[in-house]
Amino acid sequence: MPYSVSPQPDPCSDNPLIELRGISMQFGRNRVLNNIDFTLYPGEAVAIIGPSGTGKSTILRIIAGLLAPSAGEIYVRGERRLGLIEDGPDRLGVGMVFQQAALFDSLTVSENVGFLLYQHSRLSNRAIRERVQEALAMVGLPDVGDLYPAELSGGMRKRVSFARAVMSNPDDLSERPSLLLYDEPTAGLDPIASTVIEDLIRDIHQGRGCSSYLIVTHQESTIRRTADRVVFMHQGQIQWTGPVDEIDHTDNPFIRQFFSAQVQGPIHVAG
Ligand SMILES: Nc1ncnc2c1ncn2[C@@H]1O[C@H](COP(=O)(O)OP(=O)(O)OP(=O)(O)O)[C@@H](O)[C@H]1O
Repeated sequence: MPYSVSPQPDPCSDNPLIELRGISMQFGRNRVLNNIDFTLYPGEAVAIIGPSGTGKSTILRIIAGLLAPSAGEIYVRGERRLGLIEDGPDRLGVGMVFQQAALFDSLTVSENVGFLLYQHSRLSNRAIRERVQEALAMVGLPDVGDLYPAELSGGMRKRVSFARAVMSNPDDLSERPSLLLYDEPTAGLDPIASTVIEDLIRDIHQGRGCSSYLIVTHQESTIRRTADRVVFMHQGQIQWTGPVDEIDHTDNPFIRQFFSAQVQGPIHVAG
C-alpha cells in the first residue's frame, strides 16, 4: 500500500504543496529531465516555459502523478509520494487541462463536465446537473450544456475543459483540486480567445483560496498575464526561475534569447 491516508491538510499553510527533489526522467536512451529540484507553495501561480521538447509536459505529468520518474523523490504536502495517482488517495487534488480539450465527442457538454461525478459520486442526476450548470456559468458558457463538443469553437471547448477540471466530488471534499495544471491552454487560439482563457485562469484561481496552478505555455501573453513566477527549462534542467516582472530585467542569457526570439544564444534549435 504505497500511500498513507492523513488528516485533511491546511490548504493555506506556508509549507510546500509539492517538492521535487533530484527528479530525472529517461525514455529509453533519451534523458528528458535531469536532476530537477522544484518547490511549489500554496497559492502560487507558476509558468513553466522553454523551448520545445525540453521536458515541460513531462514534469507536469510527473507532478500530476500520471507518470513515475526514473529517479528522485516527490513530496506532496511534506509526505513522500511513492506511487502514481491511481495507486491510492493522494494528499493533492489535481485538476488538469490539456492542450487538446480532450472532451468525449459522443457525450454532450454537460455529460463531459459532469463525467467524474456521474461515475464516482452518490449525487442524484439532478444535483449533478446543477453543479455542471454552475461550472458552465463560471466559464461563461451557461447555454451550451446540450450541445456536443463538435458544435463548439476551439476556445469554447477549452473553457468546457476548464469547467470539467474544477468539478469536485462533494462526497469527498479532499478531492477538491488544490492544484490545477494547464498544458498549453492557449495554444492555437486567436489573441482575443487567448485573453478570455487567461482571464479565466486568473478568475478561477482568485476564487479558490490557496489553490495553486502550474501552466506550461509558449505564448508570451499567457506567461505575462497568468504567472507570478516563471521557471525556464532547457534540456531537462531548470536554467532560471524568478518573478514574472524579472523577465524584462534579468541578464540570464536563456531568458534574453527566448524573449527576443534570437537564433544566436545558448538555446540551440534542433533541425
Ligand atoms: N511517453 C513517452 N515516451 C517516449 N518519449 C517521450 C514520452 N513523453 C515524452 N517523450 C519525449 O520527451 C521529450 C520531452 O517531451 P515533453 O513533451 O515533456 O517536452 P515539452 O517541453 O513539453 O515540449 P513542447 O513544448 O514541444 O510541448 C521529447 O523528446 C519527447 O519525445
